[in-house]
Amino acid sequence: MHKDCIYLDNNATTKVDPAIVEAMLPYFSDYYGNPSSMHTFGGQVGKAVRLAREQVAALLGAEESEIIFTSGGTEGDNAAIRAALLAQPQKRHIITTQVEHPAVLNVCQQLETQGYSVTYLSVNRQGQLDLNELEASLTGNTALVTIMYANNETGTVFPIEQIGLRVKESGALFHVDAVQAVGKIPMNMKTSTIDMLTLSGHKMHAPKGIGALYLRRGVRFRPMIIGGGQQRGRRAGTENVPGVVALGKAAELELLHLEEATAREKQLRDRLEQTLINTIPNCEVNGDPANRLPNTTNIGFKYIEGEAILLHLNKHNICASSGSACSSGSLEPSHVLRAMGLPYTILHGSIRFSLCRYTTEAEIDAVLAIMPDIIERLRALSPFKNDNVGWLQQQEKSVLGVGR
Ligand SMILES: Cc1ncc(COP(=O)(O)O)c(C=O)c1O
Repeated sequence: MHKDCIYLDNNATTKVDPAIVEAMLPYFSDYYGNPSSMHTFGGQVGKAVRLAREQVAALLGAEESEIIFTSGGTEGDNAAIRAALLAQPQKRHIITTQVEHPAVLNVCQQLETQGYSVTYLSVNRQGQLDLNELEASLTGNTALVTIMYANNETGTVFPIEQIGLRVKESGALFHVDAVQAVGKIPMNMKTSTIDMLTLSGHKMHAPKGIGALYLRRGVRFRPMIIGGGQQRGRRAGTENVPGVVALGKAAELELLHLEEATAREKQLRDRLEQTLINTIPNCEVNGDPANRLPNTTNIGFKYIEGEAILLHLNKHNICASSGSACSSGSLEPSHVLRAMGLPYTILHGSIRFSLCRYTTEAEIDAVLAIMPDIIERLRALSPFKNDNVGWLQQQEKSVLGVGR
């Protein structure tokens, strides 16, 4: 892909900010000491790690001692879930949702084979949870509730603090995968009900392979990775210093830009979304229009395949993504859209545009200029048109019957 592509796939990963590259570079070559070493050379590096911890803590409204550096979102989710269970061995029940990232869902599925019972809360057509279902599922045996802040595919934001109040009443621990929300929604752990929170650097203009886990002071924790006792024994292994420095700088920049960048992204996103919906027939927005990340839109274009749209966009150097389970190389419709009960015709034709602070008006104009033509051409070739509605309805019944 040419470096000048129009990149609207920022929920998948983001460009590393040049200021972040600059901040981390000296820690490969000039300051390469081990942050745990006694000598001054290592001490300078230790200082940089401490500064990064302060910067990440500031973004979350947390204390420095509550930040554990990890290798990213997947490790944060795994570590939080396992730590919560190890700390309460007598409790054997977990609550999560049907629309979590595989970094949570696959851990929960594995835990089911190890004697835990897991409740997967359902969502409605807009991707929202029913808090009564949550309340009814909480028992004295519930060790952990792990729920994402915002959905990576639709951008739907869950009412995390309302959920947290219910979780606290039950005595369970509350973990939140906030990989998509940090930097887009203001966070303040001092007034929050969250016990543990996962974030990932590469969703906020830091490099891939670095992240952090927030662990509320006083919450019992059993580390997943043990060894040299780094990070107060909570995550062993010499820190990825350039990555840690980058994450700190990224946190500083996110805090600095949060208000103005998210307002701008929302305005661009709304223009993209509204214009597409108003000019292209038979399409609709997937997700909760009222509670959504400011940078994300997921739109279902009926009667065509999302992958075909992406290939056409790709020819014009435009990057977006579809709801298929691409990581597994399959073209199965997304588990998130299926859980929302979307009809077959929308499930397969949904694509996601996700913006960032670098997205420009001109880039949105370029997408708007090309989309109606792409959709019209694909619909002209589509076998799934109005004359096939009976067949489609049958498919919808079978997909929804099996998939929910
Ligand atoms: C909601 C969510 N959780 C977890 C992850 C995993 O993060 P990482 O790629 O840093 O392991 C992602 C990444 O796509 C995500 O969107």
